[in-house]
Amino acid sequence: MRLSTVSKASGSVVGGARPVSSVRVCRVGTPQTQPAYQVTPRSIRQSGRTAAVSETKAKEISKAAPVPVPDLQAYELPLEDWTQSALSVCVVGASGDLAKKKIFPALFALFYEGHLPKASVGVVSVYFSIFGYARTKMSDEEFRAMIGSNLSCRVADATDCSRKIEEFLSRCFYQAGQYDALEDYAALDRRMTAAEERFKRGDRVFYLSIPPNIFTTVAASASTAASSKSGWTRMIVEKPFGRDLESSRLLASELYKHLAEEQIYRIDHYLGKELIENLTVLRFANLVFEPLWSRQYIRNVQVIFSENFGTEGRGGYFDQYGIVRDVIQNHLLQILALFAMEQPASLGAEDIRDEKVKVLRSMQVVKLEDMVLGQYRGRTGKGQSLPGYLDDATVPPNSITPTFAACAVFLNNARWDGVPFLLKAGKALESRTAEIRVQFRHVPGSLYHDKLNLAADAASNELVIRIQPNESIYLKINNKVPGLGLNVDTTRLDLSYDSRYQTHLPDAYERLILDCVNGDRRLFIRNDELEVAWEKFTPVLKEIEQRRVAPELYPYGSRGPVGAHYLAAKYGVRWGDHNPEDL
Ligand SMILES: NC(=O)C1=CN([C@@H]2O[C@H](COP(=O)(O)OP(=O)(O)OC[C@H]3O[C@@H](n4cnc5c(N)ncnc54)[C@H](OP(=O)(O)O)[C@@H]3O)[C@@H](O)[C@H]2O)C=CC1
Ligand SMILES: O=C1O[C@H](COP(=O)(O)O)[C@@H](O)[C@H](O)[C@H]1O
Repeated sequence: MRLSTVSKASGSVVGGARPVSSVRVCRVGTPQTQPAYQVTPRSIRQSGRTAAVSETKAKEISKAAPVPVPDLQAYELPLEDWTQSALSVCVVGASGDLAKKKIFPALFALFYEGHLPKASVGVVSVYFSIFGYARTKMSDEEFRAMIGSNLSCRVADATDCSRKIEEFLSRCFYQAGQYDALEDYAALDRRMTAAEERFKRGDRVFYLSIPPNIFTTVAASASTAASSKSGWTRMIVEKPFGRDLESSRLLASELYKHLAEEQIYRIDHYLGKELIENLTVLRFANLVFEPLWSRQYIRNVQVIFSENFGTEGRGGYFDQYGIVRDVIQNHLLQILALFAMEQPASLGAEDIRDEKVKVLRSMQVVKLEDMVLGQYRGRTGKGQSLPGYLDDATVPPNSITPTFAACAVFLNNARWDGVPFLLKAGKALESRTAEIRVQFRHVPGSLYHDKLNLAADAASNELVIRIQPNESIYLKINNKVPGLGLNVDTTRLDLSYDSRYQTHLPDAYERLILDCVNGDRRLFIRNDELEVAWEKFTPVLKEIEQRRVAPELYPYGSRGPVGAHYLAAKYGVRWGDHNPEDL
């Protein structure tokens, strides 16, 4: 068995590859019993900084109940001792859309696949617990009914499936509470402590699935009143991480009052997608790709996100952010960073994130003249009526928030100098897709130019990494058409996941929650990555707002504004996703 070293301050795995499921890395605080219950602000216990939640409030709940106070010194725990540790996952904002749609189903899938800790210690047979926390009043039973309606099993064994669902739901509990009320978190803490009581330690994950305006309130209150006293406490924070450089810095400094960086897991769920996980494998484990991965052979790179539906009820949130903040500055930029980075020294989280930061730092600040903005309008026809963005009741009338954006960005480094990276994202377009397209240079002095009967661009190789749907990787090549004579056409070397792997692909949230439990921070955003990402986009976002740049309207279900074609043409590029063969 391999044991990784663990940072004392944080519980994060240091310098090792991602722990595989059979290798658990644990930290243990040896509990020392203390007579009076004492709520010490998290900041004082962990980092010596001042807590925002007052000492008076902390004292109020100090009276609640006696609990052990930990010695936070960490040490490694052998695999067999995992039976001595309980895991509690608390989803704050449990009544919300993301929690119901993604987080609880992901937790169930992890349980179903045997990734949540499970063993017998005396009479206790299951030692993970899931807690929901939100203001909505619900009993445990109502909560179970709410999440149960969204659960399904991958393996079509109906009996096993309903048994597993029941087993999972029996470990789910709900605590109603206000987001700023320490006494409500103290009540949650008591329930968590009760679930952990037969174990030497209890580790806790808080998943903050809440609107951004209450992130810091929740981080403060939860860490003050409901941090683990005997194990680690980690918080998964959902985007948006601010709306520009200043607000992102403010958010970080507020979080640091209560949490160490190592406890903060900033989630970008695109990093948990299978094909994104595979990007570094494709590049660094195959000799055929890495030597071509530069300006010498690559003409341009396109990172494309499109959805065939509009804001549909999320307009209230969306209108304050727009597509650049919602998708481009995070999901697409993260993909770009992984795509373009140099080979990291190891697969360790810090080495990978160091390389991503270097790429982002080498990126030129995005310019307004290299950006196209659009907003979808309603469309009627073919017996249906599709609403425009402004028809969404949650969107302010006359909003000019872009629902589509495309931009060209450049990296000032030796590998990528002069290569346009085109990023494009839009809602209410003709299809739902996310992909990376790598267009290679033309074959010099092509012998077969006449036989192909195609323009040089159309005949050049293109590598497509389709993130979703129908996950696949294909390389467009020129090939002799079988038979007599010499005809050449363009075809594909095709790795379609559906036909190659008869396995269900895990949802991104599953992978990321499991990584957080395992203390693997590789797929989470480090604060300096976030800062530099905002540095590159904040000036243009401010300019758009100050100048009130009007978006170009495009019909719901179309390919987006025509301006995107002109932007690509400015750099001699054609969007690869507009080729009918590729749809
Ligand atoms: N939904 C999605 O597909 C995605 C969401 N995200 C991010 O995840 C987080 C959660 O998203 P989502 O579930 O859609 O959010 P919701 O708007 O559904 O909010 C989650 C819960 O927070 C509480 N809440 C809502 N508004 C307020 C408010 N103004 N003040 C206090 N509490 C409030 C509600 O619970 P109660 O009233 O019971 O307290 C609600 O059920 C957000 O940060 C979002 O940006 C990220 C990617 C995708
Ligand atoms: O983060 C977000 O992502 C979703 C798209 O996620 P996907 O995994 O379904 O592709 C997007 O709809 C949403 O606007 C955005 O906030």
